[in-house]
Amino acid sequence: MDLEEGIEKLADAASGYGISLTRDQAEKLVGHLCLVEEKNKVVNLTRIVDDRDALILHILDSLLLASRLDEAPEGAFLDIGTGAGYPGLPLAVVTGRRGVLVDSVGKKVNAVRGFIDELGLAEQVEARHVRVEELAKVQKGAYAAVVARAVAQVNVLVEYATPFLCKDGLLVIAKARPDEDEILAGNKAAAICGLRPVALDEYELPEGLGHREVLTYRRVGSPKVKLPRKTGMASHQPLGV
Ligand SMILES: C[S@@+](CC[C@H](N)C(=O)[O-])C[C@H]1O[C@@H](n2cnc3c(N)ncnc32)[C@H](O)[C@@H]1O
Repeated sequence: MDLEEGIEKLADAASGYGISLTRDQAEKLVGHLCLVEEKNKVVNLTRIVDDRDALILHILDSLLLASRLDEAPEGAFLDIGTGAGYPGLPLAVVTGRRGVLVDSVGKKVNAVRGFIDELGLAEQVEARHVRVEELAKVQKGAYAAVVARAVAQVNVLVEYATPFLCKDGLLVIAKARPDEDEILAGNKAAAICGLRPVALDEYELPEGLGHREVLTYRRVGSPKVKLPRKTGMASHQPLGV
């Protein structure tokens, strides 16, 4: 992708969603995507290979979580299942928050570490190779927010995120079009975990690239079950169903 062309197109698309980017931010965001596209030739990171689609489906899509992340208390955020760095890396760039990006696949984490170094973000962003259920045992209440995109059903993400969240911390999830049952199960899991749903924002991506829903939950109390449960329990015996 041509960097200058990408920066112009991204700034244009983002402004349609009330998101204004500085030159430095846009350069980092498009620079990240260029690195992802290059690395994708040797390590399978993404199926989206068209430049224009990737600007929207990776960068803009990630930025749709930024305004809710801004509402979290002061402090770092955690990106669960970051893949090639989405949405965590763009969110760190635009919010200025410290971000910890985790994934259970080592080659993806190694790639993301390379991107962080190349973009000069090593003091602000960290990538860790770990299953989220394992990390939860040692980082209780350590984050002001947890974000995730395309990782699991809402109820599973609610359970994954809860141990990490400080009081009033936010879970912000991007979903394509969750059905009523998924939302219902997510809200039931939230009630069990001490989280309260606070917002559901709906967006249409440009050029018919899809519908997005951003779900936000706030940690308001204590879980009624001991968390984290054993690794694998959240997805095999999910709460709220
Ligand atoms: C479909 S990909 C989405 C990647 C990225 N969030 C995005 O939107 O482009 C889901 C990612 O979550 C990771 N993942 C799934 N379960 C996980 C877990 N329990 N702990 C850490 N990472 C996990 C997978 O390895 C994979 O990279």
